[in-house]
Amino acid sequence: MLNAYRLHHAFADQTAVLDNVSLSLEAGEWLGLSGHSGAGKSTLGQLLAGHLAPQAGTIEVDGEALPRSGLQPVQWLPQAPELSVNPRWRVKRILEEAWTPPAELREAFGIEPGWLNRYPGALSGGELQRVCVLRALAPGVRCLVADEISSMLDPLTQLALWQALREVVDERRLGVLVISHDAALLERLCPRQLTLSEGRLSPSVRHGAQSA
Ligand SMILES: Nc1ncnc2c1ncn2[C@@H]1O[C@H](COP(=O)(O)OP(=O)(O)OP(=O)(O)O)[C@@H](O)[C@H]1O
Repeated sequence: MLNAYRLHHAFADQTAVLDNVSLSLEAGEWLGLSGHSGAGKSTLGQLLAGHLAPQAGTIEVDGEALPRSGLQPVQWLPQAPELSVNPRWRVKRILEEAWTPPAELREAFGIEPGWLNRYPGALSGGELQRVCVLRALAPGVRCLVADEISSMLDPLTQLALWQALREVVDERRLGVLVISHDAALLERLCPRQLTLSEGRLSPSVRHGAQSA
């Protein structure tokens, strides 16, 4: 479904962060991505979601290039949700930017009605993260890049977020690229895992499980 082919990306005056990187993500697949800090995981996530343009290579979803405008079929969910919202919009407008999530999903993601009239600065990081994750699930979205989305949550809230997300993802057969430094989390969520190192992707070496 999502196919990235021979991506290359280097920031000015630096060696390539991504060097000839190819990746595919199937409908309904949970794919893990790890790699040391600065390896280029977020850069790859932003390329896949159309936030950055690759200097070489192609990205297609269901055989089509990413659209230049309108709803992006690949949604990048960054670790810091406050960077992806307009601080002058109230939470209701942020949540309903691309669609109106039904009440049962708001409940499943633990979004309280009392938050809707607030500005994002009046929510905790974890609360705003849940708003941003649900916002990204608009009809027409095919893949998510979940970039360290649960690292600021307590363990119970983290579990509830992944459970709520899994229900929607499995029902709609979305593809999810989970970027994390948390090996246990990746092991729990992702049957297949990749590691990014020195600009290259390779299957992760996993302990107690067969690498995919
Ligand atoms: N806009 C930019 N301009 C210049 N260099 C950048 C820019 N964005 C990222 N980099 C550099 O590119 C490299 C990869 O960054 P990236 O954020 O993709 O790494 P990461 O693997 O996601 O790291 P982490 O695990 O710490 O989040 C880093 O060395 C970073 O400093």
